[in-house]
Amino acid sequence: MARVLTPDICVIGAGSGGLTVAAAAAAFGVDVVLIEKGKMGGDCLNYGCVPSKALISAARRAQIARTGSELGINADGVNVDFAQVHDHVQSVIAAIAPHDSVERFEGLGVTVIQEAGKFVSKDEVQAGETTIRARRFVIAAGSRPAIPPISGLDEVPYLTNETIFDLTVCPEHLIVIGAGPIGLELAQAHRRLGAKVTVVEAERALPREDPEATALVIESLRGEGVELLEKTAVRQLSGTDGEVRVVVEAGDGEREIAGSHVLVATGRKPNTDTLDLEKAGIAYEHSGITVDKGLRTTNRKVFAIGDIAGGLQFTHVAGYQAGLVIRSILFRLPVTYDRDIIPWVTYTDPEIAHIGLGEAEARSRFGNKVKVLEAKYAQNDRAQAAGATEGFVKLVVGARGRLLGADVVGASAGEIMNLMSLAVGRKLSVGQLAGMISPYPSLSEVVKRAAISYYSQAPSNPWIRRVIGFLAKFG
Ligand SMILES: Cc1cc2nc3c(=O)[nH]c(=O)nc-3n(C[C@H](O)[C@H](O)[C@H](O)COP(=O)(O)OP(=O)(O)OC[C@H]3O[C@@H](n4cnc5c(N)ncnc54)[C@H](O)[C@@H]3O)c2cc1C
Ligand SMILES: NC(=O)c1ccc[n+]([C@@H]2O[C@H](COP(=O)([O-])OP(=O)(O)OC[C@H]3O[C@@H](n4cnc5c(N)ncnc54)[C@H](O)[C@@H]3O)[C@@H](O)[C@H]2O)c1
Repeated sequence: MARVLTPDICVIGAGSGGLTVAAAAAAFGVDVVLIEKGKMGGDCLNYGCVPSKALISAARRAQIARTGSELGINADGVNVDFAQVHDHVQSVIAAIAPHDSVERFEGLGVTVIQEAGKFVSKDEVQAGETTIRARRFVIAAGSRPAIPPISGLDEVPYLTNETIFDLTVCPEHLIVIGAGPIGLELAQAHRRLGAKVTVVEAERALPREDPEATALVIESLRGEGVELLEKTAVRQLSGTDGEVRVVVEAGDGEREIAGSHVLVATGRKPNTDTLDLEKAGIAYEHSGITVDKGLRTTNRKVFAIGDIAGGLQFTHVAGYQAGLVIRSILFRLPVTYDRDIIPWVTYTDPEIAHIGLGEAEARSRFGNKVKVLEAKYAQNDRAQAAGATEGFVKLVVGARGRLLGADVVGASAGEIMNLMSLAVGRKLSVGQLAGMISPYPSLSEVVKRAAISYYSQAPSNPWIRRVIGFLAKFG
């Protein structure tokens, strides 16, 4: 039955960004309508972070068992039950789903509409038979896999992140197109679970990451038997279910790879095409909706956050942006999205993590005032104890010791990145990191070691030597 709702806020999309806006607004007693056309929880819960990390965890257990002999632990013959791994992945989704459910949100006082929403005017959205006329709108409609125009791809059954977690039998030979975070995380996990894996990358693997850190990840993947082809174009696909052929071309000519499954992991396409954005005067481009630094679209009543807003595509970015938009809408506070304080982690083994400015970007902005401090995992006692000595921390430091960015590659790099996020986000100095009391032995001490190296010039500094000499005179 047709109805008109007039809430304070209307949110389109119940993924990481939309759910955060809706929950926060409801907590302040604000009238919110939340529209979702698919599964509550969006990509992260159903087809992204959650299933991928659950799969990676299972794969990691297999790998630990396989490599235990390095520490004197011999597990005889690792046997992977892929159907049970599938069930584990689905059970993790099921365990988290209630938190994102319609029932929970309705319990918080949010009106949830399970329909596709689209704009019908500058201040009206239609969702099924409901018209929503809100004071403010937040578009958090996410993204989907971008499918490249490769000859034959349409005629071959291929997997994406939306279907790969449904497999109950391990692919015999998985061919992954794209060596970004999705491609490499899933390539390594499937290799560890028993698949033969080939990754084909048009440019270089993990293009956003520090090249030295990426080199360690690539070495590890290749060491485990993943075939990784960089600077290689996919020319043609053919075949049927279970038997696919991929023609690739690199500098040394063409070759054909025969596999059982293909995973397309070549980036994301924002879901801008089903929202009738033109009717609301909302500008967008190929990468997503155009927003200003406060995440407002070209229609001042409408904000856009998360994957559809065209910047970094992470769950914690959608959450951070949701917080900014709530401050702006509810409290009319000026807000500015700051890309330089956003960390990210790719959950390969070793993990690879980054925040802020990389070395090259820092030098181009601040010239020779920039210093790069480095400490290796091999210098860390906990890493030695764990037999996890591959990796390093790089701190990028500006004038007066201000931390500008960091790269971490190695065991638990993602956890170490929390410390770096606090330090960079709060604009701490390298001196404050060096003065931190770090429990011994812990991997995060490697950050402190890198920070302390800032002062390695001090003993040869004549001024410091003079002060020490002067103080020594007092006994
Ligand atoms: C395999 C994979 C692994 C990932 N791993 C990580 C990770 O480890 N860490 C991390 O931070 N990020 C990770 N990401 C990225 C993360 O999932 C996304 O950045 C995040 O989900 C974006 O949140 P969002 O709210 O913008 O969009 P989404 O979570 O995609 O939610 C958008 C929602 O909007 C709905 N929608 C779309 N159009 C409409 C419409 N017209 N009407 C109503 N509803 C609509 C969709 O159905 C969807 O539910 C991963 C992504 C993938 C694919
Ligand atoms: N751990 C995490 O936080 C995590 C994990 C997975 C995904 N994500 C998010 O999801 C986003 C999408 O991930 P993604 O890996 O799909 O995208 P991506 O854009 O990061 O990487 C895609 C890769 O595919 C390559 N490529 C594109 N077209 C190709 C072609 N025709 N042939 C061969 N290679 C091709 C690109 O050069 C690139 O290296 C990421 O950028 C990230 O924001 C995050």
